[in-house]
Amino acid sequence: MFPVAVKDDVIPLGKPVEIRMVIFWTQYKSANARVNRNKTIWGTNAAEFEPESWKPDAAHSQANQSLLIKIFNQQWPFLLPDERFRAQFASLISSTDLPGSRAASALPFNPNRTIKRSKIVVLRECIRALELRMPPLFVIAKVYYDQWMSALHVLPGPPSSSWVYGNMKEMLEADNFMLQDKWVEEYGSTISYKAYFGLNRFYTVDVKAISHILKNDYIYQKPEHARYSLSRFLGNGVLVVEEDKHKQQNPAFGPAQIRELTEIFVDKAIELREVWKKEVNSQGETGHVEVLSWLSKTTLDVIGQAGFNYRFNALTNGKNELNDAFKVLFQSSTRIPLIKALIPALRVIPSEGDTKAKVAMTTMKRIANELLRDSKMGLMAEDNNIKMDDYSLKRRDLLSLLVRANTSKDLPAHQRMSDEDVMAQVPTFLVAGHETTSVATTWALYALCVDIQIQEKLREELFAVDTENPTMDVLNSLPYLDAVVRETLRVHAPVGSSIRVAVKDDIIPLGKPIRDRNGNLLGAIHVCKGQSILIPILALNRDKSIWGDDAGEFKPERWKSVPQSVGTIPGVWGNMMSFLGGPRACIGYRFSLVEMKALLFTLLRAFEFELGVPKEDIMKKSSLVDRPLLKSDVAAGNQMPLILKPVGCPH
Ligand code: HEM
Repeated sequence: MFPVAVKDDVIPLGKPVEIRMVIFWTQYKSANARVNRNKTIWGTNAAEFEPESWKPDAAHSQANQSLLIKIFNQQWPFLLPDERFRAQFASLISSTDLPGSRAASALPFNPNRTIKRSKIVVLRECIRALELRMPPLFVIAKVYYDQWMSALHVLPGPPSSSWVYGNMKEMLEADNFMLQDKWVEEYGSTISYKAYFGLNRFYTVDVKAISHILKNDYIYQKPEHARYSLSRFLGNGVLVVEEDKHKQQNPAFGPAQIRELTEIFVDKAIELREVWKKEVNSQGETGHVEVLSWLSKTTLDVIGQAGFNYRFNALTNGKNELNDAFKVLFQSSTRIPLIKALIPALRVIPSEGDTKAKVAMTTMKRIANELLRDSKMGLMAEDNNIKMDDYSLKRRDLLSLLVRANTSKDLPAHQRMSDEDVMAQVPTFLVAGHETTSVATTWALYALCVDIQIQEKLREELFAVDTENPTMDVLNSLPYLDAVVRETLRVHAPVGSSIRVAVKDDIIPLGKPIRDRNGNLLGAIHVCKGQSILIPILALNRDKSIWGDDAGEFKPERWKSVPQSVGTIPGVWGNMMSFLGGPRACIGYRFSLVEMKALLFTLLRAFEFELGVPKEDIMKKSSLVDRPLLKSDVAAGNQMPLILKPVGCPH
């Protein structure tokens, strides 16, 4: 057996020729033998074992040396007097890693690069010189050099429409991720497009590649600028921490815990039903209701109570200290200028609203502290069978589960979270578990309005249940409700995409090999440290090659028998990407599935729903979560106007 390096590495050996022999021998025998023996890359003797061919090409070195001297004398004369640079320069000239060696051409697996090798070496040395003389310029130059050298540079993809925005502007303006779908149709399953300032971004709907990225969460992490924006108010919550800290925090909310919370979901759904009944009654036989904002209030109340035993009372009076603080912090974090998020050095400059945010943060911390204290006291009272007025209920909220798990005697001290980290889960649950579920339920109602037959079929199933307070098991036993929820989360996934950045060089394997711009067949993509990657959620959920030609349509019936190919999608739930997959998948998916079912169960049994505006007027806009907007009134903000008509449930 011969070892294969799965990451770039440096093998420290004494004699250079031995190194080359080792490298060649391992590559020669490796699983990638087809690439390693490709005659276009390695020459006609590719299949022969010839360590000698790894020697530097003297003619090339000579040409390179004179080119370097010329460039530095003419364009960079100020660099040569530097003692350290002279040493580097001398070592470069005598280096064995010069054009002509097999190693230089082999790394990017791109034969056409070899033509430009002299220029590349010169460029690389210019950058190295910058590192010595002008460190900030070096950082920028290095980023662009890495981009230019990266395999992504030659991947197919759309042309950039602006140097500053790349393809980002058109992506943000496009409706519902349609642009990415179009790119995949035009350029193939694995492409590269331009993000801000001409930087490449990797995009693939290749399930093998996505699975590799999601599994390797220590290599593919959330971008620093996104974590910075979120951590301003989430602190060290599970959403923003990485590596071992994340492992330490990751709580598992299993079916047993969610079963206990179902009562809260149903109670809140009934409360919303009553609010809507009043609103409709005040208008006549039918009533116009903007359902998105009401569902958002409902899910806020739910996450408050089920998440950390806190009453927001958003459905009844709307004013609440924690909610106000949270809104200020959320706004201040989403309004951080991009340039400040991208360049850490600029973060010391105060931003508009910083003072307000500081006050809000103090409020948030105080309330989180009180909630944690209450939770600890409640658990203590429960353990000692003490009945106290405030703590007479069994603690079943997510925060208390976390506190209980964290204080368990079986947990070694070094694995325990600090109080501060536990408190950070309060805003984390708010961010992650509030709007996601309300938006998903809104899209479910929309889909049921677009196809009235589906709505009627679902209502028929729900009418057959003889209680208005179903348990989790009753809700989960309703097959058509389950199919409608699945189909909603597939077609209208609230989070349409996510982003990761490689923190190390890596090789991403492809299930479907692709041809790069130079016509080479690639079975894997070499990504460099710092490379950002867009994770497609919606695109994989409605990929025609996986789901069939009707992938874009809302058809709950498809869940009776889905194609076998959907089993390849690396999602944590339902063979779809809506809750992502791998170690960084959503921890609240069971929570939101039952919450959505409780809401649809209660609301469909009470009302018939109809769109309040023509279907064509409704569009989707992404800002973390994909919310509905009216094309005719974008300025009015997110909304979903529906017409509600009360119906009588037989039970
Ligand atoms: C329909 C509802 C929901 C959807 C579609 C959804 C979707 C997602 C997605 C796509 C991610 C991964 C984000 C990324 O890495 O970029 C995520 C993470 C997360 N979700 Fe959810 N979520 C939902 C509901 C909830 C609920 C109700 C909770 C809490 C009670 C929750 C808690 C979390 C947390 C804590 C994370 C971070 C996990 C980590 O980074 O390890 N989510 N969710």
